[in-house]
Amino acid sequence: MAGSRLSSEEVIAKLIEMGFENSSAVQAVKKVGPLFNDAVEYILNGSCGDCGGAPSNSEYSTSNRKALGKRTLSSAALGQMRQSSILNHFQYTGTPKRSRNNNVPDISISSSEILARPIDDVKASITRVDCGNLKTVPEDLQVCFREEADTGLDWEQRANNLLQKHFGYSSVKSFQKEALAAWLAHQDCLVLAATGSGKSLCFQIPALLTGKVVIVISPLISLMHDQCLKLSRYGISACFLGSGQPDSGVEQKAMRGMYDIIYVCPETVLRLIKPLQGLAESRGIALFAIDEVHCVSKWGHDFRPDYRRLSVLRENFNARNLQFLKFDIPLMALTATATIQVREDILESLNMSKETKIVITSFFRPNLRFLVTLSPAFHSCSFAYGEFCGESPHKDWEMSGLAETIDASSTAEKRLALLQEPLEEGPTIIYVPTRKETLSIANYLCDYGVKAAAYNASLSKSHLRQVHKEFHDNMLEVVVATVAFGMGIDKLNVRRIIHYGWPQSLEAYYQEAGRAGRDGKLAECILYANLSRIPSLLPSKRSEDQTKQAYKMLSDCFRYGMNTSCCRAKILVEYFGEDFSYEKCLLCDVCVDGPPKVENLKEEADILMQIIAAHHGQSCYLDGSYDDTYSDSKSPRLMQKPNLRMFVSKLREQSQKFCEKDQLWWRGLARVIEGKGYIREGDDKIHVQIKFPQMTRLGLEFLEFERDQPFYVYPEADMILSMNKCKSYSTFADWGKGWADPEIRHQRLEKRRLNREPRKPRMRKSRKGKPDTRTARGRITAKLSKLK
Ligand SMILES: Nc1ncnc2c1ncn2[C@@H]1O[C@H](COP(=O)(O)OP(=O)(O)OP(=O)(O)O)[C@@H](O)[C@H]1O
Ligand SMILES: [Mg+2]
Repeated sequence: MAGSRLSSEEVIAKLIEMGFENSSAVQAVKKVGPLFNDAVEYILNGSCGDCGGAPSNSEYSTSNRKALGKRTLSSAALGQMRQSSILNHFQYTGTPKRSRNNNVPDISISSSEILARPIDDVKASITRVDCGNLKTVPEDLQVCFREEADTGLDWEQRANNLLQKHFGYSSVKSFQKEALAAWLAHQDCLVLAATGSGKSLCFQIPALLTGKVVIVISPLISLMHDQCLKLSRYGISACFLGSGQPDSGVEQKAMRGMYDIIYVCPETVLRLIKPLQGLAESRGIALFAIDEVHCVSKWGHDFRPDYRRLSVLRENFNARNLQFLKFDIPLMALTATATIQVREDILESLNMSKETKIVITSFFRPNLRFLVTLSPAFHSCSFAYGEFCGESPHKDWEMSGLAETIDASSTAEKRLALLQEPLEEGPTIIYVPTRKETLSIANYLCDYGVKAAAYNASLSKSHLRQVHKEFHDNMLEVVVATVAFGMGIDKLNVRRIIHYGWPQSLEAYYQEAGRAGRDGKLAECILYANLSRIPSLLPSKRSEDQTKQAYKMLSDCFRYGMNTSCCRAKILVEYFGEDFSYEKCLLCDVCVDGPPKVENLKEEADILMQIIAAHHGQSCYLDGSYDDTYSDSKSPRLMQKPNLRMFVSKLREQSQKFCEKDQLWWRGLARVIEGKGYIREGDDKIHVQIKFPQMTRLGLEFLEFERDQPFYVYPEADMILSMNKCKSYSTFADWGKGWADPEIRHQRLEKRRLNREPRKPRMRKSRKGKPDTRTARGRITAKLSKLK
């Protein structure tokens, strides 16, 4: 629309089509000439005496709903409309039956007003007529199309027209087409596609095509807010219901069919089953879309028990129960992060039909550059300011050149070319594990003059809306957030995602990383993690099974961080069960910097495994013969579950040669050996890092048959960190580490004996005179006394 040459009459006609009064349209064109956008702005700015604006939610009551131009609005509403400005109509081409308002980034309109913008009675009645027609159309015509002008076009052309009209895109993507075709055939559908691929359109287009309402179940207020904000900009009436909705009247309006798309949290949809059945009868429900559907699964990263109860949708909205329905209302479930196990769980727990269509595309995001790096203490690091302010850590990228957008099928040359592109300017999201950190880091950045804001669920709703809006309006450089600002957020130019601290799973990590580079241009996803510490689970209510699963997911994430030799994108994509068709992404730190030098760690691997085998009384040899080099009559063979730390202390005690390599290094090696299948976790519990190692048969075979074979290994991140002596031990940890070193321990004990050095006062003892095993030092002492 914008930019096309129209005559004065055509502009006036279009304005009238949009619902503006004839006199306003004529006056506007007289004033600004045959310029459609300027004329709209002129009217919306209230420049022509009596011209009306688009409706505002808060001011717009059902009693004064009239055709747009005839509406009388309060001055406050008019003020808001003035703010709506010309951008509202950039993509608008208008239809005679509908009043649409493309709201734009607009600081003065409050979010709730933007979000809750009902359609008017006129449209609702037209819609009802349309839906009435549904009953008279031939059986095989599966939907009733809203736009009469589209008669004669096939559904794909209609969908493309709508896409062009509302969103400015030329055509639906092939996976969107597949999902829409399934919906048209009344089939349930599970859509698995990468973050930012455009899953939302799969359920938004049905609302535009049919005039029926689409109900979207969504897990996060921030996500519902985000989508409504966007839709209002594209002139589509949408609202969200649930605890985040500040206007109590919106729910009633929604149940009367006054919005095309209703976003709702699962708790609320379960409460609204009856009113929704009413809505299905009056205006019609085209589809139930369950967005971020991995939340259904206990095996997913963000399980929500209420999502599981959504099976009631299938039970309550089928043609058997509701006489007025010809077909069951289809379910469309969508996610970018579901492992194969999660997918099966989704289909089963939502009671989706046996004929559910599964639409799947690659999870690969070729323009995202993944990096993992050691996190320094935030407040003492010099990296923070520069990097968070948008300076790339890779200065040589900052050459001029035009960034290009690419998709999952892009060639290696195209992906390599991305490396030559400068990292464009754009906002950053920093994800931190705790709410407290969102505030402290946001404050820290603000002190440096960075426009930063905190986002976490404990902050006031109005603050969150404000942050969200400022983020979309490019008024913030950095949002420091918890997972509350994760899934689904769609802003095209986010250039950098920083995880400051370990994410809880690769699913969560990939979801959050997926906020970056949604415009297809190069973006960075950096994980700053303390590589010397094993991450721990954040507190949450979990069953025993869920705890196991949570540890498993955290462990996978830890291994991803420790990896130094495999393309990061490959690890991520394969985690979701996809065969990564490219060998490398060519962008991640591993691809760019290359793996570290491979080392032959045969000697170290052997001694570790022999000590483990000896402790468990396992023969190192398959014929049952026993080499007791590393067994020790005083060793705690009878002790339950000796842990890795003890094995390492023991081997360092026995050989000076291995002393320079500390626990951190051996921990890394143990993980590598576990990865080869030579040792396994001997505990019932799942640990993030192997803790109570036991030999496997394969390991015993390795010891016996591959004695002369080298054992080439890429040192993992913690091993490299250890060898670089770049440790972040506290003084206490140093002291403790000293105790683990037999030489230091001996010297200390000797010194104490000779000098009668009094015991350190902080060394607590339990009442019975035994070491206090609640403290690390006490536990070490207890272990030592057992070893003696
Ligand atoms: N057919 C299309 N042509 C061009 N752009 C499109 C098309 N469909 C969607 N997009 C754009 O892709 C972007 C991402 O869309 P959307 O938010 O639906 O992604 P998503 O798949 O839901 O991602 P996430 O998993 O992160 O929620 C949006 O800005 C959207 O406008
Ligand atoms: Mg989405």
